[in-house]
Amino acid sequence: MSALLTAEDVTTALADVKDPEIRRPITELNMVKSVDVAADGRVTVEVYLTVAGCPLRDTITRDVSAAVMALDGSTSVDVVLDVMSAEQRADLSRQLRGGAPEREIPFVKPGSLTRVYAVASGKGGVGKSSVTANLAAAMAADGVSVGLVDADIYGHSIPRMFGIEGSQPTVVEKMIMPVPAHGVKVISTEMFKPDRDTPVAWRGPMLHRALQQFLTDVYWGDLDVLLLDLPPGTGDVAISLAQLLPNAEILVVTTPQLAAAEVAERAGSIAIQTHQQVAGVIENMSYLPCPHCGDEHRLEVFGSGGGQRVADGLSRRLGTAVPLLGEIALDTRLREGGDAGQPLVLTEADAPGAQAMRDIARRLSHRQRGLAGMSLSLSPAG
Ligand SMILES: Nc1ncnc2c1ncn2[C@@H]1O[C@H](COP(=O)(O)OP(=O)(O)OP(=O)(O)O)[C@@H](O)[C@H]1O
Repeated sequence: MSALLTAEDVTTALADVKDPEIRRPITELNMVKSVDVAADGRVTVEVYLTVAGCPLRDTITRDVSAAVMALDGSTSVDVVLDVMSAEQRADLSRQLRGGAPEREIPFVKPGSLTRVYAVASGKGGVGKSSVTANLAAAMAADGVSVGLVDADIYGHSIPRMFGIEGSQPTVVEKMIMPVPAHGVKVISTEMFKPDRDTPVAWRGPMLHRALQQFLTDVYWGDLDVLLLDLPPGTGDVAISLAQLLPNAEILVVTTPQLAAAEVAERAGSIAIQTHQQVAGVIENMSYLPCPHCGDEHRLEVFGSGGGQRVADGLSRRLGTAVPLLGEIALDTRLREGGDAGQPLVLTEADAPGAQAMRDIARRLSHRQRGLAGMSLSLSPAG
């Protein structure tokens, strides 16, 4: 019965529509400008976009329309888009920061419950970015709130692996909204280059600033897990990261090859200098499941034992047990999925490599976060 539908009913329904980037109800973010319900059930909703040319305007229009059309009594819906004023954006930015001052890293604040993992490798090309992307997608599919920083400044491949190449984040009053993809909030250096083909030639201080900006100026919201894809080797980024996020735990990705393992062990042992913890080692490209007999018969294309060797070596050097978290099979579908923006854990969840990554993702997201670098707010007993 159209006569019964009121503007309040519509506003209540709009409380279920979330801004796709900020992931909070549009009503709470003061994005609903007006609601009008005509006697014949025609509904007009005016919505404020945070910025003109918002890349997700179609998604917002669709979600608002769907919420209104699901109501008894609505006969049609017209979504009219407007853009917030500078003052409204400043209010929103203040609201999102929850009153916290600018330039603060939320993940190092005492009481932060976000587990931070920096994914490192010794050599390039061992699949560090592929593994990071799949771990993030697997966590998100499990309902974990996950953010991903592509800090691989020179070889940023995360946007391609998530199908968001060329996407630009929305910026609201100096606050950067991560780009959502497969349920993961993604920020990459690629998004800040003037054009995609320009190589990034940033040196130490620039890199440090970029990383700092990803941590202070991006609106991450409440994250369970933050993953950072580091460049290969032990470089400026790893050192900067340790300064900015001393509580980040390191994940080392290597291949079974012993030569790669030596380099990976060196990359992991940076944790000794930076007083960070190593959460574990992941061996990628471990084996090729035999095309004839399946996963039981493993062809060891790149040798064997590298991952365990790195885990044992780091355990010795650090004096704490560093586990081998899993062995990921070679799978051409992993590469194809990476090129097509579709992580293997989502498209072929039962493939041996996908299963291994889903297990590792579960293990990492359910772990208690490490205490390294965390203020325990304790004072010594008298
Ligand atoms: N388990 C796997 N099976 C098949 N192909 C894989 C596997 N892991 C990674 N690859 C492929 O290997 C190549 C290198 O992977 P990726 O870019 O993830 O490595 P990386 O260590 O992040 O490299 P870099 O840090 O040098 O950019 C990619 O083409 C990727 O699709």
